[in-house]
Amino acid sequence: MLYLKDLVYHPAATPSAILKSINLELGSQQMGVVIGPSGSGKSTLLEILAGLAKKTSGTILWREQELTPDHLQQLAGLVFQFPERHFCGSTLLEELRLGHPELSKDRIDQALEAVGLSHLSLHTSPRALSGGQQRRLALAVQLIRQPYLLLLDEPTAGLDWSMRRQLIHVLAKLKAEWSLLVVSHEPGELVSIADRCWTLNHGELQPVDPTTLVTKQAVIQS
Ligand SMILES: Nc1ncnc2c1ncn2[C@@H]1O[C@H](COP(=O)(O)OP(=O)(O)OP(=O)(O)O)[C@@H](O)[C@H]1O
Repeated sequence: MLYLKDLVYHPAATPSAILKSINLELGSQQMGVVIGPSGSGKSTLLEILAGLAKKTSGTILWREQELTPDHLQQLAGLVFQFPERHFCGSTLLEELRLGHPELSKDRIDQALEAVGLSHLSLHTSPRALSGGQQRRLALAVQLIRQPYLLLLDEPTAGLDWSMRRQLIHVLAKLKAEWSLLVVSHEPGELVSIADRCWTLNHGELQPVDPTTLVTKQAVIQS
C-alpha cells in the first residue's frame, strides 16, 4: 500500500510549489489514474515516486515504512512517456537484459508472457515491433525487475484504438499482481480499469470517483 502524506515539491527556482500538499493512497493490486493537463505536475509526481527527484517535504510510505529516493528506485518501475524512443538493445533479449545480464531465461519468459509478447523470438529487434508491442516491451523491461509499484507516464499516447485496447487488456491483467499508478492528460479507456482516480491541477490533487468519469467502454469485456 502506497501512502503520500502532504507531499510538496517546490524547487527554489519556482515562485510557487509544483506539487502542493499531495495526499494519496493506493492499495496493492489497484490501479490509480492521475488526470491533469500539460504542466500540472504529473511527470514530476512520477519522478519523485521513482526516486529520480527529491520531494521538498511530506512523507512517502509503503505500508508502514517511510521511503527514501534509494528505496523508491528499488521499489518502483517507471515507464516514461514514449519509452520506445529510449530502446538501446538490438534484440528483445538485449533490451530486457540491459543492466541485468544475470537475469534468467525464466524471468525473461515470465515478463514477456505478462505483457503478451511471449510468442516473439528473443532475437527480434525492438524496432521491428508495432507501436503497441513496443509499449508492452517497455512494460516488460520494468516488470523483469519485479517492482512493487509500476509507474506509467501517458502509456496510451500516440497509439491507435486497437493498440490502446491491447495495452488496456495487459494493464488490467497486471494489476492483479502489482500496484499501478498511471498519469495522463487524456485517460480515455484507462479510467474504465481504474480503482482510484484523481485530478491534478496546478499541483493540487483531488480525488474523483472513476465511475463518474467513464463512458465505460467495452474494451476490457471483449
Ligand atoms: N526542478 C524544476 N525546476 C523548475 N521547474 C520545474 C522543475 N520540475 C518541474 N518543473 C515545472 O513544473 C511544471 C510541471 O511539469 P510536469 O512535467 O510535471 O508536468 P506534466 O503535467 O507532466 O506536463 P506534460 O503532460 O506536458 O508532460 C512545468 O511547468 C515544469 O517546467
